[in-house]
Amino acid sequence: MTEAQTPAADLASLEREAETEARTRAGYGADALILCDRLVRVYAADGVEVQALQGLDLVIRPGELTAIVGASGSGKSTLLNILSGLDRPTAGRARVADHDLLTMKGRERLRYRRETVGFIWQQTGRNLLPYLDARENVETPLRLAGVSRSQRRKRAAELLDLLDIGYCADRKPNSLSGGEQQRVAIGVALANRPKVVLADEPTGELDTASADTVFQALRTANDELGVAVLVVTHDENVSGQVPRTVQIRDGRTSSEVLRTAFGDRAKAEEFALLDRAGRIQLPAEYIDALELRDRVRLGLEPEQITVRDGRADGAHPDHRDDREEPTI
Ligand SMILES: Nc1ncnc2c1ncn2[C@@H]1O[C@H](COP(=O)(O)OP(=O)(O)OP(=O)(O)O)[C@@H](O)[C@H]1O
Repeated sequence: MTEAQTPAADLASLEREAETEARTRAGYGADALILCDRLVRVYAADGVEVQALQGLDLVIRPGELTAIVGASGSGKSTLLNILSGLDRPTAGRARVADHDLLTMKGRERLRYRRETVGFIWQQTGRNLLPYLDARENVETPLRLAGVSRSQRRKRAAELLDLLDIGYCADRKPNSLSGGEQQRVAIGVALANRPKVVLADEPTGELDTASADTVFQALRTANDELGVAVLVVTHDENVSGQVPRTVQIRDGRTSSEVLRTAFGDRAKAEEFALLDRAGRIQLPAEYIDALELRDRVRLGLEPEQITVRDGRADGAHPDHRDDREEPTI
């Protein structure tokens, strides 16, 4: 049927659906500090397109401490680069505090990067100016923001003490250990009182003991200053110590683990993420276990939805009755 032939009643119902959709989208993540809504980032290099983010949804609330994990190439750094204001999304929505990361330009982008977010790279050498000592490094973003000399000194001293590296104040990066450099980098990131600190594998180059001090420093920043922390990590020790770990798979958030207790009495539960279009990603091991392919049968039961092999009459050649069906 052409558009001209569409009955008025159908048009009215389409309009109603569009209105509902618009309302839902407007309400989505209303209380979020970070909101990614169907975020897409496509890189085009040498005529080849790479879809690094493929409609990623993510909501982070003020003061949350969250780890982002995922296989190499799943899109973690792409997400962090967008949230830090270094890169721009191709489509979708990305908002941090009151900044729209798609439309943000020039001056606003600069102010955003100075005042709203702090960033820590994996490579220790990338975070600090080598010719300045630790205190001067922490003072640098304050100087750029026009803070007076006495206030800069005070803030830098407070932050170095908070992060347990007051003793490093007069030392240049080349006389600091990797862990100390990363803690100074956290001080630099916190200097202008950002709303969120983003860290891309901050412990990736460190031994376990140093990695632990760096993670503790991030946790202190989160606890004492209330700043939200989003940390990309491959380090299970780090992801096991945060209340929320979000897994990215193929450019989308696919599952998350929520932890309510740590240490000996650790309590964690893993959830698959249901996006607003109703999509979920089944874990690869579930798909492999039942050799699911192409089509599946869904069944709605009083308290669960079942997913079954969808081939032919449902009787997979290797089907064994004792195999468990994944339930979503
Ligand atoms: N500048 C770029 N140009 C082209 N492709 C890119 C660019 N940056 C990233 N990609 C591609 O986008 C995808 C996601 O990359 P990204 O670096 O975000 O993954 P990641 O999860 O951080 O990986 P890793 O854990 O290895 O750091 C990959 O396929 C990568 O090759």
